[in-house]
Amino acid sequence: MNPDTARIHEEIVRRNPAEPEFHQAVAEVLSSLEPVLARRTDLRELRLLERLCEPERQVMFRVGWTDDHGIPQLNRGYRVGFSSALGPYKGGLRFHPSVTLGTVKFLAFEQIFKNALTGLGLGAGKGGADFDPAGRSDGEVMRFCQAFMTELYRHIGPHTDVPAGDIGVGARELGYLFGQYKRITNRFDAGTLTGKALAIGGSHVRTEATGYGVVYFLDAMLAARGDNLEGKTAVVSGCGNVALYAMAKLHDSGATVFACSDSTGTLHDPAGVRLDVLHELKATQRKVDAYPHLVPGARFVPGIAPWDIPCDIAVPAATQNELDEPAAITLTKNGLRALAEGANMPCTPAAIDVFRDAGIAFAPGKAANAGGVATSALEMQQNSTRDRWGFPTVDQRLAAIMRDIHDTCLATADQYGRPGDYEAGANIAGFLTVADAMITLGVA
Ligand SMILES: NC(=O)C1=CN([C@@H]2O[C@H](COP(=O)(O)OP(=O)(O)OC[C@H]3O[C@@H](n4cnc5c(N)ncnc54)[C@H](O)[C@@H]3O)[C@@H](O)[C@H]2O)C=CC1
Ligand SMILES: O=C(O)CCC(=O)C(=O)O
Repeated sequence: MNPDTARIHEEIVRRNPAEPEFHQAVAEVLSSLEPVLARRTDLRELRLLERLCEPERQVMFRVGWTDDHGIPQLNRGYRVGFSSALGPYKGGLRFHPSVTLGTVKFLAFEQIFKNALTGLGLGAGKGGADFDPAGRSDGEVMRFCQAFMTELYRHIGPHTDVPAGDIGVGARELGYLFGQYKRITNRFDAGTLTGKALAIGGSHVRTEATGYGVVYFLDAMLAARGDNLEGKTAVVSGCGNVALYAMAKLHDSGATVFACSDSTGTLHDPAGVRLDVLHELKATQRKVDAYPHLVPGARFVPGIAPWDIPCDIAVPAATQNELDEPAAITLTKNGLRALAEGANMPCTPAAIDVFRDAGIAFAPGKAANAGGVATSALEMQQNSTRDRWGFPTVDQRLAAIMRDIHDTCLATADQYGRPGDYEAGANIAGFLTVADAMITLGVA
């Protein structure tokens, strides 16, 4: 970082203590914006970066609920509205015991640039709670969601803030959340939440969108290098929403996925991971470690990530900072050609440096995983016109949006003297869109 951006970063660290993930996300963006700031002195005069790095609003609230044994439970809920320069706050809710204000802030900050890249008029927000859904009954999850929405409802709405899912929050949780929202407000405002089940105003392809979108982006990135996915070997981390549908689309594109993981370890299937078995395990609430009982030749190794397994393509799709410098060095030595971040900020800054130095095609999450939020915007469009588009229509729009994001990142990186650097391209293109909107709206 140059002295000017380093000063801004120091001030952000001082004002937001004990939020290392937020500091990391801001540092990454600030360093890539230096070529822009050198050209656009007006942005410095308006203190635009400082304004952009300060959330417009942050809500923290108590969530009290009762478990199946009648024991009162207590959690903390969050919703951060980071920027509404382009539209209503938009971004998911994460239910995981690790969630803190700093986690939610880093995710909402990343969402600013991602949502701008979609070109679909979306502001940026994120939320969640330190609730652990693991081992909880359906009734407990429902009561937790109802208690969470009993406070959240007053802060959201189709023109204000539109939450969706993230880790630990899928169509089931969104259904319970929307049910409580509808009960309290007396309004069937379907556009208040996205990622809903089809029966209550969800969109085709939203479930698959993030994972599919990652692979559409990978495809475009490889095509820009005269390459494609056919016959490639791949390794994916995670085994949730993003990972499962990234694996499915990799498979449809002619690649073979040899490994995936969950928070307890890595599954390696030398014959190629079988998605039907993974879906069966998920449906019966069994974990990935049961896979080798169903598929001979596969093995599950507890406690390790999948990055030691040689592959052409890697897709980290579990959580932040899951792929560090030693893992990046191993992947590179083993012949990695391209990596697309399915998760938000899964690679540490040192890992990204390794990929950049080795000339590996690297797609940052805020570009590669934007297909989820883009399809949420398509869900909002369908909700506001009370329409339902078919699966192929939404899928084609998603593919076109991902190609556009790819081309924008590549062209912007080139324009600012960083050819082939998708991270710089994504940060600069997203930033300029939001900065110009902030200036148009007037300093506030
Ligand atoms: N669901 C969506 O539409 C989008 C999700 N993302 C990001 O993708 C990532 C995965 O999200 P989802 O698939 O939706 O969640 P999910 O809850 O469906 O799956 C999460 C997966 O990651 C694993 N995991 C979670 N915490 C972990 C940890 N600390 N260490 C190792 N593994 C861990 C879990 O075992 C699970 O397999 C997150 O970073 C999320 O922010 C990004 C864009 C959109
Ligand atoms: O669909 C959405 O609104 C949010 C998706 C999300 O949370 C993300 O892009 O990280």
